[in-house]
Amino acid sequence: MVDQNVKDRIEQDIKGNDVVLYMKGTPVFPQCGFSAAVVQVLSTVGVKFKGINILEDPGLRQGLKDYSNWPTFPQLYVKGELVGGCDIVREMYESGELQSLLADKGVATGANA
Ligand SMILES: N[C@@H](CCC(=O)N[C@@H](CS)C(=O)NCC(=O)O)C(=O)O
Repeated sequence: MVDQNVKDRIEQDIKGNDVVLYMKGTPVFPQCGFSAAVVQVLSTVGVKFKGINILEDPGLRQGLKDYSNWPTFPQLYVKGELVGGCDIVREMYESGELQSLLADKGVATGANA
């Protein structure tokens, strides 16, 4: 059961921003290697994203696990949908699937971002 206020905040963020990364630390100063790896992938792809530091908010940290039924961070959302964590994002990047997903969803990358 996700607290309604937390749920509203999550939905505001993931629906109001094309790409959102819930992570430990910030994009400039990640505080976990898994989060740092996803920041690195997103930077390489050249996509703009909103990074949200769950270490600053225990309610959000737990709420996200319940909201998406996903127990760990980072969590990457594109156009309101959970894509996955570090392993999935890395695999999708290496296979080109991440780039295709972003293109299919109309999210600008590279020089167009
Ligand atoms: N295999 C995971 C690795 C991420 C992971 O294991 N994260 C842990 C440690 S940073 C986590 O978020 N644990 C729950 C928590 O800290 O609330 C992935 O692909 O994202």
